[in-house]
Amino acid sequence: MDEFELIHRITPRSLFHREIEIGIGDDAAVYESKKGYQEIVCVDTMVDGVHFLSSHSTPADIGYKALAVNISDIAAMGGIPKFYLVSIAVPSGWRETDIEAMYEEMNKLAKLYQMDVIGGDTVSTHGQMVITVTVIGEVEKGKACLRSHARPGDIVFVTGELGSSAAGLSFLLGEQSAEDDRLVEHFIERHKRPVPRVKAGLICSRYQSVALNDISDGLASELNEIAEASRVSIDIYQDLIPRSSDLHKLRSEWEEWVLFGGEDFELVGTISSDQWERFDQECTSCGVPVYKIGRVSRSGEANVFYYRGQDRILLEKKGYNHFRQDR
Ligand SMILES: Nc1ncnc2c1ncn2[C@@H]1O[C@H](COP(=O)(O)OP(=O)(O)OP(=O)(O)O)[C@@H](O)[C@H]1O
Ligand SMILES: Cc1ncc(C[n+]2csc(CCOP(=O)(O)O)c2C)c(N)n1
Ligand SMILES: [Mg+2]
Ligand SMILES: [Mg+2]
Ligand SMILES: [Mg+2]
Repeated sequence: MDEFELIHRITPRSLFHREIEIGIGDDAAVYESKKGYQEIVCVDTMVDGVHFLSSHSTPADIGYKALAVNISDIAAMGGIPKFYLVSIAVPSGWRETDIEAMYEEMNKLAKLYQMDVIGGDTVSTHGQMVITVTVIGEVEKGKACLRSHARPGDIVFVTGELGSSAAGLSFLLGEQSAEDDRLVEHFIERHKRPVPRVKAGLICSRYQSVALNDISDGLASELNEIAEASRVSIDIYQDLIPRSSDLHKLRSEWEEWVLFGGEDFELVGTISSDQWERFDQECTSCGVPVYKIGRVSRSGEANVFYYRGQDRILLEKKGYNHFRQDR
């Protein structure tokens, strides 16, 4: 594999965004930013053995997810993704065709959002595959959906079903088995191919003071982040949280997946109750599934309470934590 030849191959022949003065091909990318908008930048890394298993995921799967999770962070700000940069550390066992397959899949996903790759980095490693993607997006000035926007009385909502990604992972890790192949496929697909909620995020940005977070570490963790940033307490209700109707058939502790599993890459947020109905209707008419799961109760302490029937349980900020595996 030749580094420079590889870069040449992954360089796009055409671009969606004309404001790019230079993308791949110089020391850094240069582009014009748009008046009246703010830039949004995020980066997330994925490591073989930690975020994926190269024995169970194809290079295409890995590329897809590395880009999708970053697009999800832009969506969680209410932004539109525009550009991305990809840094890869490639182990000796990887072939050039693997890298190409990875880029091809990222390209396909990027095309859906008219995003351009504008740079990156390529190195070899004696360790595991590492892929780091940076995504740059934009949001109308002052419209970003910050975690600090939750206010007492707001409605708490999520988009789409929770817990399915964690269920899929448990199949991949061999912790779980099921007779029905279609069921297994569904959950594994949810784990390997999360669909970032860009449209939902954009709708949120058009309403006043929506708080948003994307679900990477788990609902409990993300809600605690909103509670902390807004200094409010939040109540959510078990029977309102959307999940696959098959989830409970897989494991009696399915609730663990829903609350702490993570990697659903759905959005969780808060919106004032007077805007809720209009928001709910707009989401529905745009094909975005949105569910009310609770309320912001009061300001002061940052607690998240989970109501299961008559029980009220304090939801701790536990979930996926790279340095503390307490699950
Ligand atoms: N090594 C680092 N150096 C500087 N800032 C960091 C570093 N790691 C994280 N951050 C910043 O800390 C904040 C929280 O990061 P985190 O990775 O938890 O984001 P997230 O989107 O909530 O989670 P996830 O990584 O699970 O998607 C972000 O503002 C991020 O940019
Ligand atoms: C092989 C394997 N083992 C465990 C997991 C679960 N996992 C890894 S990172 C993460 C949180 C988000 O990551 P980050 O906080 O780094 O963005 C989760 C839930 C996985 N995907 N693959
Ligand atoms: Mg992160
Ligand atoms: Mg995030
Ligand atoms: Mg993230």
